[in-house]
Amino acid sequence: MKPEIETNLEIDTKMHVNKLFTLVFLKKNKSVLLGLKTRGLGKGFWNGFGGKVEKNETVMDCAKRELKEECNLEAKDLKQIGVVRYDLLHDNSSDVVHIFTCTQFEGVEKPSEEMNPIQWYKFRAIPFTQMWPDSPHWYPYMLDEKYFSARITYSDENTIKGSSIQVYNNLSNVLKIAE
Ligand SMILES: Nc1nc2c([nH]c(=O)n2[C@H]2C[C@H](O)[C@@H](COP(=O)(O)OP(=O)(O)OP(=O)(O)O)O2)c(=O)[nH]1
Repeated sequence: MKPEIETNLEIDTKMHVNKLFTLVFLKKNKSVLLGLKTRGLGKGFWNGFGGKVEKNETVMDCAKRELKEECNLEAKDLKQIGVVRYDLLHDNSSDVVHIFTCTQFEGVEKPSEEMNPIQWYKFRAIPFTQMWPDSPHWYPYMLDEKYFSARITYSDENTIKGSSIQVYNNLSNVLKIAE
């Protein structure tokens, strides 16, 4: 199964994948835990928890580590659900973000230097106006636990030039976009 959900990508760039990132979404009672980023990339936006994959670290290890660092929780059932590839025309580079969901976790949630405050948001009340502009394109699949890949082209830091999203019935096809 490979239905194309949304395509509006004007250019098919073959840009070098620059950096690998992770992003984790904890779920409870039809709500998702988000944090307000206090610094760096995405400062002032609500987001899941994650960061750069370090040398000699798997994306899964990175997802666990960043979750613990940023909200003090330990993931028990991380599920890799999607990949978002960002083609950044203004930077002539691509970032790839591996998306995880998690429903079992341990510890006491706590804000961190990088994510403060943190807050549970109902699925129907996600604060999209205070998030990366591409979030509404793919959050519905992540919230619905659908395997997906998304390719988003930005022409500058705030402007989406095109997007393409596909859903799958397993993970292996999802990962091809990250190659
Ligand atoms: N690179 C990139 N990351 C994005 C985008 N949208 C988005 O949600 N993210 C996520 C992925 C990561 O979880 C996070 C960026 O990672 P980061 O810069 O905070 O990485 P880090 O924690 O390792 O950084 P540091 O501040 O500790 O040095 O934002 C995007 O357009 N580009």
